Amino acid sequence: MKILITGSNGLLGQKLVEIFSNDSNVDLIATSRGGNRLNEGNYAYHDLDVTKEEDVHKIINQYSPHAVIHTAAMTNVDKCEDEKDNCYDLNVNATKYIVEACEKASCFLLHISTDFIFDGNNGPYDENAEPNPINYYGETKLEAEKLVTSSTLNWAIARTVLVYGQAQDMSRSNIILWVKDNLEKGKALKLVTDQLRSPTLAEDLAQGCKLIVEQKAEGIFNVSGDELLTPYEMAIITADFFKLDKNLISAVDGSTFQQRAARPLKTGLLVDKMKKLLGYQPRKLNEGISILTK
Ligand SMILES: NC(=O)C1=CN([C@@H]2O[C@H](COP(=O)(O)OP(=O)(O)OC[C@H]3O[C@@H](n4cnc5c(N)ncnc54)[C@H](OP(=O)(O)O)[C@@H]3O)[C@@H](O)[C@H]2O)C=CC1
Ligand SMILES: Cc1cn([C@H]2C[C@H](O)[C@@H](COP(=O)(O)OP(=O)(O)O[C@H]3O[C@@H](C)C(=O)[C@@H](O)[C@H]3O)O2)c(=O)[nH]c1=O
Repeated sequence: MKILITGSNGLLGQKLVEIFSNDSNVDLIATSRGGNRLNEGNYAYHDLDVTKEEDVHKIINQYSPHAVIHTAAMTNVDKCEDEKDNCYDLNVNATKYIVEACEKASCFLLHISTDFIFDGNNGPYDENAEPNPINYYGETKLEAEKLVTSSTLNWAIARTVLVYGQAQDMSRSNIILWVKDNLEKGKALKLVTDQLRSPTLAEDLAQGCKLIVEQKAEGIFNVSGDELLTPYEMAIITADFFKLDKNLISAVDGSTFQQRAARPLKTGLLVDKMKKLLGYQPRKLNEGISILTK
């Protein structure tokens, strides 16, 4: 099976390259903006800026993959509020180009989406929950989903939550690494207790994507961790695991902790469908953290 990945330099992208380049049944084409930040391996790399419509059509036509996994996005939620045009161009327009190129090449599309399409009033959510985004990042990711679901493609959407993990030359950190690095420097941290998430190990998300693509399973799938935790609880678990000073962590809530973009309070995704249909089995946070150090 020939698979093309967008955003292969990213946290999920790098794990997808790792998992598929070790699979002898897969002919992998990794693409991302700029040079390849991963080590060479059993895959081809192509520089592809997905906001360039012509390049998207050229590359997908050239390789005509059986499946495309579209991970590239503007993932800095706060930056999306301040750079709406860039955010729309990358999260919506680029998805349109990917959808249209995949329709021409008749390839299966797995599009990666987020819990931030929900308002967080009554999470955790299953695949049938009503979206209602409360920040611009979430709005663009919902619009991108609609481009996929209204296409003529055989498509799947994998929604995920608060992805954590260690990757090479990362363009952004994630909550577990951020807590670990700051506690190791002796820095005091304030973590909220009024948000609920189902944190997702990047390797588990990649495995879930593999299960969907291998079976060309169609529809919306929640692919996240299956533990509901607050960011405060995640920080405590991280401190305990690495034997760092928990006294540096203080519990706060939305009344004293503000971010540029509004965050949905109670999200988290229910993963029963992935478990039942595709045998998906995510790791608990403690187990997930233990592989970061390898
Ligand atoms: N991280 C999370 O907590 C969550 C992520 N998601 C979704 O998962 C997907 C992957 O997220 P994640 O791996 O964490 O994100 P990252 O930000 O780690 O990776 C995104 C990748 O896309 C690349 N990229 C940016 N602009 C372009 C472009 N114009 N053309 C091609 N590539 C580009 C980035 O390149 P560069 O490295 O050079 O910036 C980066 O490597 C996204 O669709 C995101 O919305 C959903 C829920 C949670
Ligand atoms: C930085 C910081 C975060 N937090 C909490 C609030 C926040 O919701 C949570 C996660 O931190 P961040 O703001 O870095 O992560 P955030 O930008 O909310 O992560 C989001 O990324 C996008 C791509 C997604 O799709 C979402 O699923 C989600 O993972 O941790 C604190 O409590 N204290 C802090 O100092």
